Amino acid sequence: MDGVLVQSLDEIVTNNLDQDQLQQFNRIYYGRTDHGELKLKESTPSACKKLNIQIAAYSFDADKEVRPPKLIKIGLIQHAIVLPTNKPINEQREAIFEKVEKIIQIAGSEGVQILCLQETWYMPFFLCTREIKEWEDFAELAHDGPSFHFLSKLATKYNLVIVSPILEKDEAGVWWNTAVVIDADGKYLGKHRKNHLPSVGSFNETTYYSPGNTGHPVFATKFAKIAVNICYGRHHALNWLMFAINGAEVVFNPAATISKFGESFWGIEARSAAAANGYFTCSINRVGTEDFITKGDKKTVSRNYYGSSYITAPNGCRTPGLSKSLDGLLIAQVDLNLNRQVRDKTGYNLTSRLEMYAKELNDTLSKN
Ligand SMILES: NC(=O)NCCC(=O)O
Repeated sequence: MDGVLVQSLDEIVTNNLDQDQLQQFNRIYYGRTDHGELKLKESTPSACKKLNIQIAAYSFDADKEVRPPKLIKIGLIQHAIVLPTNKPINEQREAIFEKVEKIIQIAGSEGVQILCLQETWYMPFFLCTREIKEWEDFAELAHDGPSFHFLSKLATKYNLVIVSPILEKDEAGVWWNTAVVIDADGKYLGKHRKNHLPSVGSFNETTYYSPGNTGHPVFATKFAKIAVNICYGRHHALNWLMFAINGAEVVFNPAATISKFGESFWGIEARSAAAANGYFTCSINRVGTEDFITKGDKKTVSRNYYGSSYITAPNGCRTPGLSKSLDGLLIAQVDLNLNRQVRDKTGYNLTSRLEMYAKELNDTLSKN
């Protein structure tokens, strides 16, 4: 296992501080003064317990203003794979579908309106094996693959926008790491292909696909304008910036990341992106251990993911993270008016001096 701590920092803090200390901790560390826990339906905790899923729900309020509140409910799902990675691909995918459907059902019954799943959510993150052939049945068309059809039905049933990060295989047979956006009527709204690909340590994604060619799209869904910054893209400040420039109100960061790669800054990057860009960010990481035996040299490759999914508001306030090891559903009711209120207060937009950076970037690039 990569992580030494099995409990999350939040669990440790909550279990060891008294009420007063915890309040101070939340105020100073998370900036949590004006929002709290969101009430769930009476049946939800027991439904989650039955499925061994952690559930947590919070609200981020904005100041009262002339405009009515723009309340939306966001949901994030983190989950482990279900079957061993040497089982037939169809069976692996179906087992994950079955589990995730039950969690989506709970999200739907809680009135979640925009839901995001983790990076390549319906498969083990096999990219560490460097093998391709063995796994190709996990690759699918963005608007006509098994995961699209599965989620489209659920989107319609629950009036739910779903962000579905997949392994895409386009019509020409080329692979991409893609997030598909399905609107609340179940229709395909568009896709974003991962811009920045890791080629470091055991993350060898350039073996499989090219950097994305879709730029920084923002999707006007039924409930909000959203964008997706896929995993490794969170290390790139300009990636976050472009989604803000293009008008995103909420940016999702579906990930598959391990402790060795920077658990210490998992809680910082998306949080500071929210504060710097004046939008909500939503970070989702998978959980559990995934073991692979490579077909060629029969090497064992093992990965452990630390979960810790969380949501940050544009003023930098964030929720506690979900567990490091359990499947979980994190819900936040957010008032999108907070984006504009924070931007008005900070003046970051007015003082951004983008033209200065555009010129300096152009000058630098033209010299290389
Ligand atoms: N999936 C992915 O991009 N992982 C790279 C490691 C990281 O950036 O956390």
